[in-house]
Amino acid sequence: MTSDAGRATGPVVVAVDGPAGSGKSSVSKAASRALGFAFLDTGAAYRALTWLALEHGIDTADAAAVVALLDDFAYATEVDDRGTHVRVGDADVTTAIREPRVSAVVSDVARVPEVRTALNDAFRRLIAASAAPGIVVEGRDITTVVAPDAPVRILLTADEKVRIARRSAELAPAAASTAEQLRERDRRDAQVVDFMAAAPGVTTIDSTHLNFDETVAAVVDLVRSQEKANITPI
Ligand SMILES: Nc1ncnc2c1ncn2[C@@H]1O[C@H](COP(=O)(O)OP(=O)(O)OP(=O)(O)O)[C@@H](O)[C@H]1O
Ligand SMILES: Nc1ccn([C@@H]2O[C@H](COP(=O)(O)O)[C@@H](O)[C@H]2O)c(=O)n1
Repeated sequence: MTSDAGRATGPVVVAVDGPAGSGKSSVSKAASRALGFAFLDTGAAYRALTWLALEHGIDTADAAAVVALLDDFAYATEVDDRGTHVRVGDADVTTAIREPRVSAVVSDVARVPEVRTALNDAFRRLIAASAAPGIVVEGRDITTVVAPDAPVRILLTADEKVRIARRSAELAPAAASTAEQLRERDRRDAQVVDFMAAAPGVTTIDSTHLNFDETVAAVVDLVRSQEKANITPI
C-alpha cells in the first residue's frame, strides 16, 4: 500500500464505518489531513437528496417519488479547511442538509435500494477520480459495500451514552431529544446496513475512553502501520 501503488491503481482507500455520533466525519476528516489524504463524507449525499425531496414537497416515505429525483440530482461536493461544502445544482446546501428536518427523515431515503445503488456508484467514481495519494471515506456501509477491498477498514465506535453526550455538547440547549434522535436514526439505519459489528478484516477503534486527538492518532497509526506492512523489502 505505497503511494506509488496508489497512483497507479487509484488512491489508497481508508474506509470508516460506525454508528451515529461515533466521530466518523470529524475524526476521519482530521485523520485525512494528518495523512495528506482527501476526504469523502458519504452521508452528505444522502442528506442532499433528502433536502431535494423536501424542497419538492415529496413524502420521503414514497420510494418511487424519491427514486424519480435521482435523474435530476446535480450533486457536487468539495472539502476545504472549513469542512465539506455541498451543492445541489445552483443551491449551496452545506448548512441546510444538517437541519433537524433533514436528519429526521434521511433514513427513509437511505433505505431505498435504487438510491443506495446510485449513490454508491457515485462514491466509487469520486474515489477513483481523486488526485490525492489516499482518501478517507466515511459512512455506514463503506467497509462492507462501497469499498470492501480497501486496504484499511475501520469500524469507529463508542458507547451509546458517550456518543449521545458528545452530540449533546454540540447542540447545547436544544439537546433534550438528542438521545432519542440518535437512537432512532441508528435503529432505522441498522435495518439496512450493519455498522455495529465489524465485518471480517475490519479493525474496531472504540473511542469511548479516548479523547478526540487520541482517536485521530489511532486511525493515523493504523494507516501508517498498514503502509509499513505492505512495503515489500527490496
Ligand atoms: N474521541 C472523541 N472524543 C471527544 N469527542 C469526540 C470524539 N470523537 C468524536 N467526537 C465528537 O463527537 C461529535 C460527533 O462526531 P461526528 O459528527 O464526527 O460523528 P458521526 O459519526 O459523523 O455522526 P453522524 O453519523 O451522526 O453524522 C463531534 O462533536 C465530535 O467532535
Ligand atoms: N454510507 C452511508 C452514509 C449515510 N447514510 C445515511 O445518511 C444518513 C446521514 O448520514 P450522516 O453520516 O451525515 O449522519 C444516515 O443516517 C444514513 O441514513 C447511509 O445510509 N450510508
